[in-house]
Amino acid sequence: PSSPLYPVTPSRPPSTVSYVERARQHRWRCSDVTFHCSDGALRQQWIQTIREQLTALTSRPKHLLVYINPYGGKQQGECIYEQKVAPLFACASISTDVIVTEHANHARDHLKTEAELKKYDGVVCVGGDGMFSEIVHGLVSRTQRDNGVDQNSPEEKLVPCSLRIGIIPAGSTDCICYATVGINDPVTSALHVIVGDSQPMDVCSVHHNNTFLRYSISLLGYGFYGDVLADSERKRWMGPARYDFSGFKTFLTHHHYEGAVSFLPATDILGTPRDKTRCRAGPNLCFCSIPEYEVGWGVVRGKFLAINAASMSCACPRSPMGLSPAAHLADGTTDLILVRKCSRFNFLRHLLRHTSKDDQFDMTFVEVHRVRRFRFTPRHCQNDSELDLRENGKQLFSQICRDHPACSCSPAYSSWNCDGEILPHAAIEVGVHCQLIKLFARGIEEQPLFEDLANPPCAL
Ligand SMILES: Nc1ncnc2c1ncn2[C@@H]1O[C@H](COP(=O)(O)OP(=O)(O)OP(=O)(O)O)[C@@H](O)[C@H]1O
Repeated sequence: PSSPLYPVTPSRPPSTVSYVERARQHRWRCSDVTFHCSDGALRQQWIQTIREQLTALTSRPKHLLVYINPYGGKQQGECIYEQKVAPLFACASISTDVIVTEHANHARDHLKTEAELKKYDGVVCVGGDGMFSEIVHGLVSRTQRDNGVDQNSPEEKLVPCSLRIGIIPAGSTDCICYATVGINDPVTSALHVIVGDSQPMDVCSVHHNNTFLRYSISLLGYGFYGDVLADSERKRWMGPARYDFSGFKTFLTHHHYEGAVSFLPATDILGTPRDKTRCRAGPNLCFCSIPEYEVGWGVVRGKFLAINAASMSCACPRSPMGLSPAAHLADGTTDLILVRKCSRFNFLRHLLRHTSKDDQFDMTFVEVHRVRRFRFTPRHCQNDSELDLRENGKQLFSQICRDHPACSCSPAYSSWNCDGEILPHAAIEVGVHCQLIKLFARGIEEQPLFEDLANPPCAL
């Protein structure tokens, strides 16, 4: 307020209360309100009461373990944390132990083995989706080990992680942050940590022949998205432009892959991928249901341009609706999107729909299923011979085809793109683990008509 509540007495310093204020496009900001009070005892009483009220909020973290990737995105991780986040944590009386990573998988391995997790109320990563994936792998693996759960068994029920994860976006794409907060803004994310938000999230486990490969949180893609990633990895020297280049090249090569996809459908109670509703903050369809009855496995065989499993919408600034607009963050399912072999023109129509509001599944060559588990077996991979083929170098021919857009012969295998990492096997088994992790987030909030009335401010 421009005028003080009480006359200012020079011997009585003003008191400032910081609070969260909503700004446009899901952004949160920290604002201050200053009180002046001539009565010292009354002032002290106010301060004490506010402190007590805040301490009583048990959902708010008090001690955090922070990992910073100094090389993520534009290499601004340390600077973003020091300038934008650390002052807010200090203001909210949150103490931190900060580790600046020295190499890839540093955070994952530290969490898996050394980190004294009992000391903390949460883990925060400053970086992009790759860094978040490291934290998830470290935390999930540690939790299973501590509870004696064997990660190599695809049927094993995994134990949920008790610590929440905060993401301070400092990467190149920040898809997970965008999907769980609505924007990739470090201050907004820091404020979600401070107020102690909690957003559960599903995690997919990926196995090959009873061997654990990786966890996936957002997208598993074979065919188009696998080929784009594999090609872009070979062109790291091009910088971020490599994704556009490899995307265009992969589109021109137009390779299809033969195989069988078998899947365990989720029951209708969970909605369908073609619903008009979106996963949003507050009460919605995003809950873990226990299937009332087992539905049988379905099988689809054929030639596919792309096989995608989206465990969240995968919305990002480039694709505001995402790969599966109605996917939920925490309902124990993934949306399996099968794009059958079609003309280049039709595939382009399908890809362009990711950037518009039109139904991207309303095409004869696209089918989509909401599933709890699925398996993929490439046609030429009977009894695991695919690995041997690779190792024997017999894929040289495939590689030559892959690198030449004009070649009309498709290689036998693509690669799985698992949240931006290439998997070493084409034949995989995937299971969704409902609400295995929790984030310091609350999902994307609907923008209310009368913001102030709908969302009262919240003190730091
Ligand atoms: N100190 C480090 N040196 C090299 N690589 C690191 C280091 N710390 C983490 N990494 C690795 O860097 C990779 C990329 O990091 P990160 O996800 O933070 O940024 P990005 O790739 O630019 O963003 P995005 O994943 O959102 O596209 C991660 O897979 C992580 O394992």
